[in-house]
Amino acid sequence: MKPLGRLRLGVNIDHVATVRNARGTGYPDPLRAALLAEVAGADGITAHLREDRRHIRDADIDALMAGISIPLNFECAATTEMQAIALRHRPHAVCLVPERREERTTEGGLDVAGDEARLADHVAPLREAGIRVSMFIAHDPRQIEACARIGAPVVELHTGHYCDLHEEGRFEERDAELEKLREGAALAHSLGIEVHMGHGLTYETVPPVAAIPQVMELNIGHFLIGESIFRGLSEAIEEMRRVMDAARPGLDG
Ligand SMILES: CC(=O)[C@@H](O)[C@H](O)COP(=O)(O)O
Ligand SMILES: NCC(=O)COP(=O)(O)O
Repeated sequence: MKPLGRLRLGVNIDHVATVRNARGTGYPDPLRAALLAEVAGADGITAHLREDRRHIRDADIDALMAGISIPLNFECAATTEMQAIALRHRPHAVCLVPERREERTTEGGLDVAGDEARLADHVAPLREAGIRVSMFIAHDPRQIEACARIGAPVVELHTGHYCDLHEEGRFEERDAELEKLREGAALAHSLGIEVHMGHGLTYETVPPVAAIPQVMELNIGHFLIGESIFRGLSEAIEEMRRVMDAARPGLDG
């Protein structure tokens, strides 16, 4: 199968806010990073307003909505508070993610199959407001099928475990995990769902994921913000764009 189209890059600027908040200063500014990302070739900006506001804060979402001209993918938990914020701002997309207060980062995907009725009710007003709703899930077929049943137009498959296995040098297990991601992408696409992927991706782990033909968008943050310490944010993003394009043959441009 040929790739379905040009792969979009969503740049997640959460960890600019992590650095800012570590010192309680007003800098570095996530909006400034987003504007730079836009010029460097990002197709969208992703920001995760965690319930504990450990990085992105409400004022950052206000500033991003007012300041950027590429789509904002607003990541949040499926709570009443976050739904109200999303409905007030009406970003291009909302990506619903699981959250546990004590986790270091997003562990696992949203349990759509186990919370189907509530999530269907949660998603409906967002969709009615014209927001593209995405569910951040594991590649589990049960979860993908549940997303189809509740009418989610997009899933973002969690690549964190695949990336961890790569970093730990457990290559056979990594390749098995990659195969599950491939199968998940094919299943979601066959059910009419647009497929995104993200979490923990790096220059090394992106190529096989970018080569999955059904994948339309990657959301990448932590690695790019880290890499920007060494080569600057613009160059870090431009290099990611090159890596993605090189792994996506068969397109005219
Ligand atoms: C859902 C997800 O993967 C992102 O929100 C991203 O990883 C943000 O970083 P933290 O998980 O550190 O909040
Ligand atoms: N949804 C995943 C995301 O936005 C980026 O995750 P990471 O690259 O910061 O781990």
